[in-house]
Amino acid sequence: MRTVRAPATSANLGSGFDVFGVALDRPADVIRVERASRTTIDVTGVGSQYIPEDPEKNVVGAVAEALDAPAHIEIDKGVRPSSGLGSSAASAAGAALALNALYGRGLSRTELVPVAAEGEAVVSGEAHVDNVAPALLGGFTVAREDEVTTVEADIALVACLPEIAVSTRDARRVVPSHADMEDVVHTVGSAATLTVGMCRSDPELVGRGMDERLVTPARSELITGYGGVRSAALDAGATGVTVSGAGPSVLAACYPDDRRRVAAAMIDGFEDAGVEARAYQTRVSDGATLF
Ligand SMILES: Nc1ncnc2c1ncn2[C@@H]1O[C@H](COP(=O)(O)OP(=O)(O)O)[C@@H](O)[C@H]1O
Ligand SMILES: N[C@@H](CCOP(=O)(O)O)C(=O)O
Repeated sequence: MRTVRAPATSANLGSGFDVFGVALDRPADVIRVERASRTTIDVTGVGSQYIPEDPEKNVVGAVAEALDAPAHIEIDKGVRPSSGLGSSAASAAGAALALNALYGRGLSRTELVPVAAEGEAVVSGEAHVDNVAPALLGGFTVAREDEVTTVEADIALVACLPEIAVSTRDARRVVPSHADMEDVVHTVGSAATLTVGMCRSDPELVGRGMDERLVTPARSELITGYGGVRSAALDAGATGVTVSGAGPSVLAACYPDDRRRVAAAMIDGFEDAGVEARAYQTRVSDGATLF
């Protein structure tokens, strides 16, 4: 038997749509795998009632198939599905690392990124790697078509998860297919600023670099209360606020000493819009841990 703790992740960070991602130190899924003649899956934990146990429909089934590693797979969900916190990616990355060890496949974490992305294709229709890369490699990751670059960074974050669900598949439908050059230039500037901020572990630059006008405006309309939550977080000291992944979680960057205040302000902001929410006081962190 092998066990992996696989962290939540936040993709996009505003200016890096489908490119940027960070591993978070909480919440996380715990994946246990045991050799078997065919793959079976048990799911418990947060939101498990919404997650299929059929290997054809659960992301870990596709990962077991890709590694030719049939197993009994127990998933204890800490990352709520449809949260914008890489829930499906946590399971896919955790299963890839655990099954690789169980069957002695010898793949590196970098080589496991496309394997875990096979799982992502089951739920979103596309094998995007911007969540599985940080879940496996940790830190801040920059994913391009054929390479992933990682940077260790120490940035305090708050991820505020409201009691509403937005599926990644639905949120991809509202992404505009065209953009004005002025907005593209603005986004490139933000993405570069954010990257420098991560390299320097500078919360001011990371926060400013989250600003983006291409995808976030359309996506934020799917999140009841987004505008109020964003303003409340900024008033409480956040250096930048954006939609986490495809939403509905909202991500704020801040100084460590402001994290509690920012978290409380974001919960209150959602409450003002009649939405219950919980906030994770977190930070950019390591990738999955194999026990
Ligand atoms: N192991 C898994 N963990 C979480 N969700 C899963 C898993 N396997 C399949 N799913 C499905 O994936 C969808 C959630 O994925 P996604 O929308 O990408 O959420 P998130 O935004 O949190 O990553 C749900 O429909 C869920 O049923
Ligand atoms: N780049 C993807 C990221 C989806 O992240 P998730 O945590 O919401 O699954 C997108 O923005 O669609």
